[in-house]
Amino acid sequence: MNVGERHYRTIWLSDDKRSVEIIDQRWLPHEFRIERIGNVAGIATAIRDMWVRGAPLIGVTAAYGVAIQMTEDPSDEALDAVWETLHRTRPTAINLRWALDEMRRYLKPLAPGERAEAAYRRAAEIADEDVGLNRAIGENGLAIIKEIAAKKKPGETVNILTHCNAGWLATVDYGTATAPIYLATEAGIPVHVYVDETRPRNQGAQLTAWEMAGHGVPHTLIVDNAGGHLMQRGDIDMVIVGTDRTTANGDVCNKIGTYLKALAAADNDVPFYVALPSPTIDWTVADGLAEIPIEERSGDEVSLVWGRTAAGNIAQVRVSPDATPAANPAFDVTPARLVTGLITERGVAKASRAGLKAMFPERG
Ligand SMILES: CSC[C@H]1O[C@H](OP(=O)(O)O)[C@H](O)[C@@H]1O
Repeated sequence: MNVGERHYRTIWLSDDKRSVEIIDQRWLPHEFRIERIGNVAGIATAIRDMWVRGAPLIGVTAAYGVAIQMTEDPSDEALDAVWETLHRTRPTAINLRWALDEMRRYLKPLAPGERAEAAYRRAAEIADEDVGLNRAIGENGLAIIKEIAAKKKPGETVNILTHCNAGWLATVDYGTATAPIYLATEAGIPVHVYVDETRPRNQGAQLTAWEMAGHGVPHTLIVDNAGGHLMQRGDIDMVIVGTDRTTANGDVCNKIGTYLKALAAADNDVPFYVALPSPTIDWTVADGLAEIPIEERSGDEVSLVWGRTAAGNIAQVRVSPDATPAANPAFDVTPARLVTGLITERGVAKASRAGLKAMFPERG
């Protein structure tokens, strides 16, 4: 079975051609729920409440949200309004703004009567482009895994640590950080993945572990704080993560906890790679720490945890005292100096302005 056959596309146009269907990821791995969304408010809720999540998928979902809006009202005012409504759902992933900007650029010159059909066409193109970008990232990351495997004894396992979910569930298919892992598995290279649970929303425990199992990739779930210890013991050969926004200087904004993994990797000479498609690069920002807005989510996500009870019901339990306030910054910024390389669809770039400009000479 090739990689694509082991996954699902995470978003697709419904039969009525006026709505989209998505996998509501909040219920995974316990339930596989598909939701149909046919209005902008529903798209906004799905992004804000993380029914769908992951920078590329957020962007594609927003693109379809614009198409749904154009079906309802193709006016300039409606085009601007849907841009505003969806842009404010989540502030950090640059793919959201990139997709909304691209849709408005594409639709503005068209007569209102032409916009709905054009919007669905462009949204589908962006979705298909994402799959192609991620497949290419997979090929470029596979080369790195092969290099690491070649330095080990024949047949010895390559141990990879990943944080959060930058898998096919975070994109339209293949994923970014997981794409090289899937292709390495397909190529018969023995890989094993340490999956950070990734508190507080547990994208690793709920989503990445589910993806790994579904693809037959050997993996071990670990608490977020175990990664440094495993690196000290020499149990990790490489770290590969995704990103929600990478700056023109190579600073990497990603799920909270990524920075700590990068520090531990640097301290233990473990290569730390970031996989990203070029729409995740924010060429307008240089200093990630100073300029990237970090989403602050509800403290309830820290204090309350979803899971499945012994009786098989999905429930939420409180892990802290009722009166204890909780802070919940959803992302952090890893300085470029801690990044070994940026695995893009064009190749592995050095995490620097010069490195990204060399990879994308038309930008930068
Ligand atoms: C390939 S982007 C994946 C990226 O998005 C995740 O954030 P969230 O689950 O809050 O949308 C996380 O930062 C992943 O690395």
